[in-house]
Amino acid sequence: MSLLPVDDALKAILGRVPAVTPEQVPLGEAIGRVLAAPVVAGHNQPPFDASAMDGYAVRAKDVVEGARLRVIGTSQAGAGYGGGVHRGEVVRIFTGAPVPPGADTVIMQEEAVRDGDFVHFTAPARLGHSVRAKGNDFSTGQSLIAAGTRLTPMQIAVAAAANQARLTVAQRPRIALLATGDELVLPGTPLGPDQIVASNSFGLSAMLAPYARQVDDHGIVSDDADRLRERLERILTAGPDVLITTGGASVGEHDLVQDILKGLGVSLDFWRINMRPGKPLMFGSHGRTLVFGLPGNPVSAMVTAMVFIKPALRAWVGHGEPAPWRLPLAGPTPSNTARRHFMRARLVQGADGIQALPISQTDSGHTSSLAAADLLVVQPENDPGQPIGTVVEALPIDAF
Ligand SMILES: Nc1nc2c(c(=O)[nH]1)N[C@H]1C(S)=C(S)[C@@H](COP(=O)(O)OP(=O)(O)OC[C@H]3O[C@@H](n4cnc5c(N)ncnc54)[C@H](O)[C@@H]3O)O[C@H]1N2
Ligand code: MOO
Repeated sequence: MSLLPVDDALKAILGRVPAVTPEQVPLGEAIGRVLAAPVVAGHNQPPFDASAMDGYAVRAKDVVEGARLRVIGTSQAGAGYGGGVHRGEVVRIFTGAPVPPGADTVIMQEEAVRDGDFVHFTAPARLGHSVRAKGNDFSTGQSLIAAGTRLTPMQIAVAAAANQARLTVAQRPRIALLATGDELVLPGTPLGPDQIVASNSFGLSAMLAPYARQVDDHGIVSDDADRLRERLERILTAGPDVLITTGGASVGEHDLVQDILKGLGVSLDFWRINMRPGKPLMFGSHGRTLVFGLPGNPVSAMVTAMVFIKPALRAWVGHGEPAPWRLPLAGPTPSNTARRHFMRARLVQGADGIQALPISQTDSGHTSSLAAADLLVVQPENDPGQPIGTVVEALPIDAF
C-alpha cells in the first residue's frame, strides 16, 4: 500500500471540517476564543472632545503674552462644565473631562500660574494640544477586531471599551481520547513486568484543550477486540465532534483499532502517511464525528496531532492557518528518506537572531527529547541534508 503525501492527507482532513458555528459568550469568558464576527464599536471613542491633561481648557488665541484669563468653572471626568468658554475665559479641567464648547486647547497645570479667579500661562498655547478629539480613537460602527482573530488580553480590553458585553465566537468541538494497549498503565501506578506508562492522552489533552469545549479522556483499553469494540461503540454513540485513539494503528496482530472502527461504521478516508514519525496515522468519520487513529509511539502521536489535528481544529474555529516559521539552521541536518520528516529542534539565539538547532534523536519512541523541543523542522522528502545557515521551515510547538 503506498503512503499518502502529507499535503494530500491534510487537504482530505480539512475537507471534512464543518463550517464555523457562532455562539455568544460574555466578555469575561472570551479570552483565547476565536471571533466568529468582528468586534464593532458601539459608540465614538472618546464620546466627546476630552482633555488629556490636568490643566486649563482655553481658546488658544486668547493665550498671548501678559494675558490674565478668568477661570469660570470646572470640568471633571463624569461632570463636565455646563456652559461655554468665551473670549478671555478658561475652565479648570481634569484628565478625561469633556472640553467645553468654545475651548480648543488644554494647557497643563505645570505651565499655569493661578491667582485667585485668574490664571496666566508660562508657555504659549499650541492649538488643539492635549485635546483628544471625539471619535479619534474609534467611531461608531467601526470594525475593530476581525473575525478569525484569537482574542488576546489587549483585544478583550478593546472589546470592552467598544461597549460589547458579549462577543460572537466560534463554537469549539468536544474531543474524546482513548489510549489502547495491554501494556499501558496510568501515571502514578507502580510498573509491573512489561508495562509502560500511558503518556499520550495527557500530552494530547494539554495540546488540544485550547481548541476544545471539552476534552473527555476515556482512559486506557486493552488490545482485546471485544473490550475495544464495546468502548469505542460507547464513545461513538455519545457522538463527540472528534475522536482520537492512540496505539494499535500499525500492522501487527494486536493492531485492531482500524478493523473495529470500520466494523462500527467508521468510514476510513485514509491510512498511512508519507511522513516520519507518524506513518500509520488513520483518519475517517462516523456521522458528524471526525476520527483520528494516531500511532502509539509517543513522539508519533504528538507530531501527528500537531501536523494534522491542530490545523483541523484551527479550521473548526475559523482561525486562519499561520504561515510556518522560516529559520536558519544552527546545526546541519542529515539526509532524509523518501518520507517527510518532522524533526525535533530547539530554538537557540545565534549571532544574527533566533535559529533552529536540530535534535539528533529521531526515534519515535524517545520521549525525553520531546521535552527539549521547541519546534518541528520540516525536512522535505528525499532532502539531501542541509548545512548550518540554511533557512528551513519549522512549526512552533507551543503556538495556537
Ligand atoms: N512491521 C511493522 N511494524 C511497525 C510498522 C510497520 O510499518 N511495519 N510501523 C511502525 C511505526 S512507524 C509505528 S509509529 C508504530 C505504531 O504502532 P501502533 O500505533 O500500532 O502502536 P503500538 O504498537 O500500540 O505502540 C507503539 C509503542 O508506543 C507505546 N505506546 C502506545 N500507546 C501509548 C500511550 N498511550 N502512551 C505511551 N506510550 C504508548 C507502546 O507501548 C509501544 O512501545 O508501529 C511500528 N511498527
Ligand atoms: O512512523 Mo513511526 O511514527 O516512525 O515510529
